[in-house]
Amino acid sequence: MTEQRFTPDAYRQQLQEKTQRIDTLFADSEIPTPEVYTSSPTGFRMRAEFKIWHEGDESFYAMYRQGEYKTPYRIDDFPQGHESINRLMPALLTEINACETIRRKLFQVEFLTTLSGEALVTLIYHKKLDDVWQDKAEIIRERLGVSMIGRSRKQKRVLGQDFVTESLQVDGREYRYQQIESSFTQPNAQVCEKMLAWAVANTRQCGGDLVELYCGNGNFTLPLAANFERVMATELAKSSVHSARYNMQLNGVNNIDIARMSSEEFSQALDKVREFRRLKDIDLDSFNFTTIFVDPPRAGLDPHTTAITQRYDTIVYVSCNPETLHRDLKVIAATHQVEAFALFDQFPFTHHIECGAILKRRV
Ligand SMILES: C[S@@+](CC[C@H](N)C(=O)[O-])C[C@H]1O[C@@H](n2cnc3c(N)ncnc32)[C@H](O)[C@@H]1O
Repeated sequence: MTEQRFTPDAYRQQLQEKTQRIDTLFADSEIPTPEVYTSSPTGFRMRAEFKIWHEGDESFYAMYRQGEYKTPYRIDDFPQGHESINRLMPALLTEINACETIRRKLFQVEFLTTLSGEALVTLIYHKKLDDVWQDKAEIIRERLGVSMIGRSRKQKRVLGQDFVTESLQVDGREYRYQQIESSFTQPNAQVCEKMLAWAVANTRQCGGDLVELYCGNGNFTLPLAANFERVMATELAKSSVHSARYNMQLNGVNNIDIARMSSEEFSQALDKVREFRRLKDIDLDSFNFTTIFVDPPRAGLDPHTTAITQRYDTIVYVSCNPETLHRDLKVIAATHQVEAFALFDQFPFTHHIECGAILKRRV
């Protein structure tokens, strides 16, 4: 991979191709012209994951091309990665190649970094990690100034912390987020800031209370809470719920209730189909929900959750999969119209793009 590919011209061209694809996909839908939020052409990824390939006495970073899982190709630099990743890559590789205890049976390395300069490195092995490994790893982690995790089957050794704390600027305020290793976080922090600002700007006049599904670590929840009296947020992954609660405290935001539930379970709770002990301290009837915010995984919304969204005056739908967004908007269009549509280039130089839609109930 060379710097050549990541020029501003190449960036503009790949983005143009994506916006054209979105125009074509949504040609049969009533959507306004999308606002397009760009990324930097290099240094945009806060996370990266590489295989470690061993050849004789030398080990190097490698990746597989899609569909070719036998022979990986060597990676010497990673222009997409944040500067911390690019600084750490050669330094860590030198350490790996210099120490057989660290190198042997190492098959994957993951980097998680922040705009604020923190880094967490995860080393994944096909061997049991012992105290000798830990002593060697501790020396390396101190030299590199990072936290480090060693993983193997049923084993996790944490040197330092198993999270980083990211700082994002939204609407003139700084929000700090715990981001746990192996939990979901948005990969492109600068584009994430643009998504957060867009969601905040488009819900400023909503009033009342917000219900949010798929809240992750509270990424959108925290800045959106400033626009509402109260927020009810739900998320399936335990570690993300834990971080979302931690992040509320870290940022002094206290008008949010968070419950660990799937969107399917939360629908049942709203309809009083089932009672949930996880909601025993939360009175759902006391909320005055005007607005729903959803940011589902690639599969999009299940039919019942889609129907739930249609109960509210404003729907904010953020999606990492235009195909499922297109499918779900077809259904929601019966009751709501798209007032704003945005493209966020979270994943430059891949065919992926993040979309956001603001829908208002038809009058
Ligand atoms: C695209 S991420 C968005 C997270 C968050 N909004 C953010 O910006 O970081 C989708 C989230 O949905 C969660 N999730 C996946 N399936 C779910 C389900 N059936 N019900 C609730 N949450 C789910 C995942 O754990 C993940 O945190």
